[in-house]
Amino acid sequence: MPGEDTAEENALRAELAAERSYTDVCRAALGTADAAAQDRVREGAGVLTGQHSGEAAAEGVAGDGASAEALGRHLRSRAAELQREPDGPPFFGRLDFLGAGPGGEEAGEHRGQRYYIGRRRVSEHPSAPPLVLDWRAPVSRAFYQATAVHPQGVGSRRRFGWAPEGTGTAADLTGLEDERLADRPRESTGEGPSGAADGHTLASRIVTGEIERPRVGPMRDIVATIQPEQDDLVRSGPDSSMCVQGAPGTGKTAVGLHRAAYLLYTHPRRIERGGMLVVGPNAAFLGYISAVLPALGEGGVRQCTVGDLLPGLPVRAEDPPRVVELKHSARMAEVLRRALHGRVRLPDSPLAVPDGSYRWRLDEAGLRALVEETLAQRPPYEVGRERVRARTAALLREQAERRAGPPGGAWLRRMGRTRALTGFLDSVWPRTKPEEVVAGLLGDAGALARAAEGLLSEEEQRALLWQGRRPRSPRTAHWSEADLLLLDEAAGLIDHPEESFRHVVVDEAQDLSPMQCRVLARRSRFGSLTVLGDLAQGTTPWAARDWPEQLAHLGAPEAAVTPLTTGFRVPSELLGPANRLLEALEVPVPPARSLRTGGELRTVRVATTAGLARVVQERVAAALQREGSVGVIAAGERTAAVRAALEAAGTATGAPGGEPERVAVVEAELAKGLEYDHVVLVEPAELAGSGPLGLRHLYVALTRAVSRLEIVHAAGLPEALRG
Ligand SMILES: Nc1ncnc2c1ncn2[C@@H]1O[C@H](COP(=O)(O)OP(=O)(O)OP(=O)(O)O)[C@@H](O)[C@H]1O
Repeated sequence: MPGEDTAEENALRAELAAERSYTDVCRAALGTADAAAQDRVREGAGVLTGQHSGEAAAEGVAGDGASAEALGRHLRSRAAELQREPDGPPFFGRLDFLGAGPGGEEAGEHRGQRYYIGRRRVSEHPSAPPLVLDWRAPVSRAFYQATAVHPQGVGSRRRFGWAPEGTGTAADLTGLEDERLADRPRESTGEGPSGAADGHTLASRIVTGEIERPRVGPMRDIVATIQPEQDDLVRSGPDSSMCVQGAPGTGKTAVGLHRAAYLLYTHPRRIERGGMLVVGPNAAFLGYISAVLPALGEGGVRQCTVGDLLPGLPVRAEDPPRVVELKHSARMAEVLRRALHGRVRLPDSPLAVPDGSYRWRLDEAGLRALVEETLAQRPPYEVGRERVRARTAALLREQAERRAGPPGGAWLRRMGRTRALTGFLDSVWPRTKPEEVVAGLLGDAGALARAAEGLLSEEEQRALLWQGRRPRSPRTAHWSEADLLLLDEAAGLIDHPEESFRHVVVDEAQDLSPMQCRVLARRSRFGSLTVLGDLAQGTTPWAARDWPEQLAHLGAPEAAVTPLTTGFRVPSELLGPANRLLEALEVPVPPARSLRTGGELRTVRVATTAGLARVVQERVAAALQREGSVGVIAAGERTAAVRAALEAAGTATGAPGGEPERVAVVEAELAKGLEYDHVVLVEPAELAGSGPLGLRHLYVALTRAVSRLEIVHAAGLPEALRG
């Protein structure tokens, strides 16, 4: 009854009412801004088609057709983005800086100010003071970092609770929570917000609620609840590369994506969207994360696998596993380099270059020295060729100078292009293509032996050589998937790739082979990397054993490695088996710990293997009675039977990664990076027994559950899961 409300409740109600009004103001401003953007597009389009300003505009006010077209494209894509941007709460936090008085001096220019913080800036018009600040603006940092010990001039921090399925209208604002940072006794409150003793327990209901919110569909952004150690990583500068070694569920992927959004906002000129690349392990994973950047207002960032960057030749051959491994090894890069540079022939005769009626002569020794010196510099092959051309022309110039004084630049250019000089180049430093280099190696035992001496054993060389499928010409070769890596490497040795990114975020980086790392290193030569991974989750035959070596392959040997150990996914009750298994994996990473409790772990014994699918189906049916997503994880060969049993019982199932179905059946190999509220892990012995990497797959599978993990088995349980 209203009459019985306490003063505190009344005050809260009044605050909520005020914040709802502010929500209305922000939404109105957002509506105006969007309408204005649409208008600009219409006007821009009108200008471009000549509708608005007559003849002159037919040419385009932007000067020429090409830039007018670019302007039009820009305007259209901006408007499309605004339209795409999902409705959502206009803000999630508020900072009240201290005024005059104790602590106020720390607030600096923000003294006495109040700021709302949201996913994007909101203002009535571009030059009006913002109603809401972008979470990436410098002052927003205090929202994530201020603590009672270091309040940074913040008097109080407010967090807002919004209806999860709402669209961010005033009615969707359901709660708020204040933390007073200034008037707490500083000695007694420890580091973390809300008086957490070690920064790893959360007293904020809103933060806890957000972290524990059931997961359905694709990954969400975490802007409202980024933790201080994550924020440090998100906001580190664009110039240096960094590596995050994080236990499962510690937010590596989230950090990487938010960092991408942060860099695009903070350094828009340096890192345009086209200059940002996000690399993930497979299509399912990319589907799962694809909505995060657009939700943060950053559409149009390329998100792909390493394979997507490779030459687009059809794959028509398959290599045995040993050969695949060999082709992924770093040694192949050196073999290819030698093969390529092995094409260079030292000059064995003098060169005569006709110049009108005169002939210049260059002696063999001078030419030889020049080619040898260039080779020793190990330049990209094409660069080397041009260097030899320029230096040969320079020798001609020296002669001309002695004879008739300094010749002009035009003469020098002409001499550099004479048929005689180009013919000389073609004989000592012939042009070549990646296909020619790789085919010349895999199709010729002698050439391979020369390039591989001391690097590959005879037996390895035999394994690499094409047997029976030797093509007539490189163009008709049947390439395997791993050959595409060799082709890309060869292309990179010939010339720097055209495609180049200013920043590359690499997720699950522990799984990349040296040759895959080099694909990324070549494309980020002038940029920096955010490398995310977990050595314990390495499940490829070439998975990294330590970070320094992997970072060297990625071209970022100087990157600092920062660990994240606080998990936001797996509750502590479910971490036991995973951490026991971790010990058996023998990787140099600390065990995960969790910020969350309340997990449920259950083991279900089935009498016979034949009965597994039916029990799984029952467990899934039970899981569906509760909120959230369900992931059934099994060895690849078992998934078909499980899926069939579920479908037979009328349960629709999806493939992993952001599909609309609530139940996904996931092969263990594809489970990496994904998460489900309820995981049914089927016959773990089959995962554990699937080769030397089996235990790693099991580790990944065990760490996918947000709330509940059920282990269904007929065979004996692997050691770590017993007891
Ligand atoms: N600060 C946070 N606030 C709320 N949720 C968070 C936060 N950090 C991470 N999460 C959530 O925790 C879950 C795990 O995060 P994420 O997938 O980024 O971890 P990861 O380290 O990449 O895991 P894995 O190693 O298994 O791939 C996600 O649902 C993510 O949204």
